[in-house]
Amino acid sequence: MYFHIDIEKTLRSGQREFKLKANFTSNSGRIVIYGASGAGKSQMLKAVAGLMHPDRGVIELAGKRLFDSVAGINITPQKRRVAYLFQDYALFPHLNVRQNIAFGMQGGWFNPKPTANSEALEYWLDAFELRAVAHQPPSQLSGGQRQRVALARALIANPAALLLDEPFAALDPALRVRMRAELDALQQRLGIPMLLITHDPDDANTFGGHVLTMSDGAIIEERHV
Ligand SMILES: Nc1ncnc2c1ncn2[C@@H]1O[C@H](COP(=O)(O)OP(=O)(O)OP(=O)(O)O)[C@@H](O)[C@H]1O
Repeated sequence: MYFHIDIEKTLRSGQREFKLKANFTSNSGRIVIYGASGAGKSQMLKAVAGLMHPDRGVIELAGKRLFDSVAGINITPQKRRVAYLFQDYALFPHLNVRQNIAFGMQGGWFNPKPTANSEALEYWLDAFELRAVAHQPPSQLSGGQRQRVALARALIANPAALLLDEPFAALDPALRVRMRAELDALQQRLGIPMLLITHDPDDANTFGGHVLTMSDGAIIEERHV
């Protein structure tokens, strides 16, 4: 079993209350959570990453309990070994491609050297065809290159799962089609479980796998594409 999630969380802001009450189990290596804006997708992803603590429930990944409110288990985000790819990729603007990717390998506060190198770093530079732009900062990259740098930075840490928040939203339509295919191939090659959230039905239909539809904080439909 890759994922088992059964969580509840109430978010309050003034008079407004949002209840997340989500429950699913999946054996699929690729899971898509699809739903309109405000459905609760990001909160769900944050709970898996350890960035949001549910009020109640259980989160299990590949047989490992990451969160269990009854047993008092709450593994820190750093120890969960899940990589989070943010919607805007969150690259460091003052670091070049090489440094941005190297950042994924190390803890601590110091920036990697502009000439950082390691076997893993060289591997990802080649795998994502980023060697030619390795010395450039994110501002001098195309949208697809930026996404590949973010993916390389996430994957170099050898995560147990990859969480993707609207990974294609910032791309133009042609590039979106290409990057969907690249992610598809990457998932097949690495076999790493991916959990992707989107409000685009095309993402759900093309990336496929186990597609869960979310509405108003709950999973209301499941299908396999
Ligand atoms: N800190 C908070 N306090 C109160 N309500 C919150 C908080 N964070 C999020 N919410 C509410 O929770 C609901 C779900 O938000 P979430 O970001 O998970 O939606 P989403 O499905 O990811 O939407 P989008 O596709 O627009 O990113 C929204 O109604 C939002 O207003």
